[in-house]
Amino acid sequence: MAERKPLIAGNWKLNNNHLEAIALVQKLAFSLKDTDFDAAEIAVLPPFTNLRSVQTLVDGDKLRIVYGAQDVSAHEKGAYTGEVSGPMLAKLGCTYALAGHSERREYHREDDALVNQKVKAAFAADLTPILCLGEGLDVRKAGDQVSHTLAQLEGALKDVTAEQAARLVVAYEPVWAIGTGEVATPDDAQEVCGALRGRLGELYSDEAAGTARVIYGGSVKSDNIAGIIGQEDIDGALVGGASLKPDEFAKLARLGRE
Ligand SMILES: O=C[C@H](O)COP(=O)(O)O
Repeated sequence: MAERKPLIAGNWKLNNNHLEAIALVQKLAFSLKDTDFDAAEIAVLPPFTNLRSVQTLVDGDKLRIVYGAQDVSAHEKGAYTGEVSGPMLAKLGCTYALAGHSERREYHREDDALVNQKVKAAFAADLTPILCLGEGLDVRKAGDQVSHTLAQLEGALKDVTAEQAARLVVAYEPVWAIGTGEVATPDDAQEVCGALRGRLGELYSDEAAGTARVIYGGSVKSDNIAGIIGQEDIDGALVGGASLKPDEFAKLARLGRE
């Protein structure tokens, strides 16, 4: 089995202007001072308007965190008002771009076909997409969470190559767990994350499935991350609310080991 470095990614969502972003990253850098950066990769995903400020801070202070965007356009350039392209994000030093977050799917009607275009646009710009998927409460209650998320995975990976799949991050985020305080049990999270990795193996190769990272998101906090990250097929967390609190996010970055 390949060694996979855990990823702890903080999705700030629609929070913080660029001045607040600078303050938050500075506080986070302080909170992270005793952190083993070899144990986990630590990423922040601020709003687009903050990326240049975060880049300046990360480069200037040689911070050992990486950053990315919460979305990426399916288009590279042209008459697409309001869009931000993969090459623009790459030029700002982004490592990651989310694709298909459930809030984009719900409030902006993004479907698997569009998410697929965004995943490919991210790869084309040498960004690593964090492909978000997960079931709503009705699907969970019906017991269809595995088939639902596998269908989302296949739809989002159409025409994605094995080489690209090996670099992918898949974030399993059950919608009912996002922002609710109702974290999935480690077993429930592992059930879906294991199935996702298994399907990557079927679609591509054991090698690709062994290097792709599958992470969990939904009400992750420092007091529940250890159980989640202890699962065989879970390689980290996509964190929302807790990523806005520097001390708490730093504890998460240490994988709750203190
Ligand atoms: O992208 C992050 C997720 O939506 C999780 O958000 P949360 O940690 O606030 O539940």
